[in-house]
Amino acid sequence: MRPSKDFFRPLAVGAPTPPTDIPARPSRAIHFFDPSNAKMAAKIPQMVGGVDVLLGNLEDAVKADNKVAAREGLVRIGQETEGLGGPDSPTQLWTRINSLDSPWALDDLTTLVPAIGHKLDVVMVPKVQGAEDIHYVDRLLAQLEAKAGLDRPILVHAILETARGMANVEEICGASPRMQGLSLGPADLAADRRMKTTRVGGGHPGYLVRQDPPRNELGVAEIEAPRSVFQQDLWHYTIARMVDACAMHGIYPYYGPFGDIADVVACEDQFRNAFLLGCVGTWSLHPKQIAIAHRVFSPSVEDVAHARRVVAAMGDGTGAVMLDGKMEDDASLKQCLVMVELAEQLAAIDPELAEQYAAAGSED
Ligand SMILES: CC(C)(COP(=O)(O)OP(=O)(O)OC[C@H]1O[C@@H](n2cnc3c(N)ncnc32)[C@H](O)[C@@H]1OP(=O)(O)O)[C@@H](O)C(=O)NCCC(=O)NCCSC(=O)C[C@H](O)C(=O)O
Ligand SMILES: [Mg+2]
Repeated sequence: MRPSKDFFRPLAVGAPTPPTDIPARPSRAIHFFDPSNAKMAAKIPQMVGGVDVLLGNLEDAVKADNKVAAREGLVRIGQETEGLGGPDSPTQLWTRINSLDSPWALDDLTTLVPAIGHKLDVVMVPKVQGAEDIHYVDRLLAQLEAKAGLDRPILVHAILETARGMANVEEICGASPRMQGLSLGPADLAADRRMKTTRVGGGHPGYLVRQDPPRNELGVAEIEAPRSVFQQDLWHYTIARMVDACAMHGIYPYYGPFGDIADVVACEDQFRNAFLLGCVGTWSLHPKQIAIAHRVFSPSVEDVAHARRVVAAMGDGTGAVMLDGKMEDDASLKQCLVMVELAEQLAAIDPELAEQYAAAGSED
């Protein structure tokens, strides 16, 4: 549907003009921390430059008694941490506010925007049900930005964690030019859908497909015989829907939390599934998940080298060529350009990757 002529106009007099395109800033890991937790807060300054996004979490996982301390802690961190947040920082500053029906959400926004709005890149809104939730936040942000004299609009990110939110995913993505992206909230979504998993993200051994039974000489199925089982991804449908809705609106899809902090192997698998399906990043709940996310959401040196070879071989980008026994054409060139463009964006902020990708190019 064509947006109205007012879609890109500020929603309050004096508010900055909303963006027509959402910039592709690297956000492989959105690292959650509780600003009311002194130990975590103390680690934040040294994490700047080492993670794509630092997110001060005010919602679930922050105790009700600590909500005000978390909000004030985030203001302090935003004001005092050198190099954190803003358009030129290597580490963006995001927050997850409390849900819109909670007693805290309004104060979250009215406190944060005047105090650290110039550093705040993205506001993550939990439990978004439909476009109406985004419209509310959109107008309020515009009013607060105007009052604070901000010259850059704060972007909005929605978490999909209700069945209604999922059913409305396309309208949520298109509800405002501020919409930056979507994340999956697998724990809340599982509860809302009455799914029977108690895990925070990841797979489930009961969600499987079993190999057909062998048949005996009479052609009778031996259902008790040992058979392979293949565990399936509980989140495949949801992530794929999110990816399509985001791609359609030019915004970015993310996986969400992986709660089994100790199982770094399964965490990497879940992140990689999301990367392969089109997500650009994920959440990190513990410092050890940052390196996993950065690794998984950066294309491999081999993939970048291959993509560059296809781009070079395709010349003007039309027709078909053979490379290593495989057909490449206009469509596979587009796939390769996705890889090359992502590598360039990441190389611009990560000198180590820049070196690896440069070496990958020079071997050919
Ligand atoms: C998961 C944790 C509770 C684990 O904490 P802890 O037991 O303290 O871990 P460690 O002892 O291994 O920690 C080692 C040191 O690292 C610091 N630490 C831990 N986590 C972080 C962090 N996220 N950022 C910065 N620093 C961190 C510890 O303080 C230790 O420090 P020191 O003692 O000085 O060495 C904890 O990691 C945690 O609370 N993580 C964040 C959890 C969170 O944000 N949850 C909300 C997002 S998921 C969600 O909401 C569900 C979703 O919405 C859905 O619906 O699906
Ligand atoms: Mg949640």
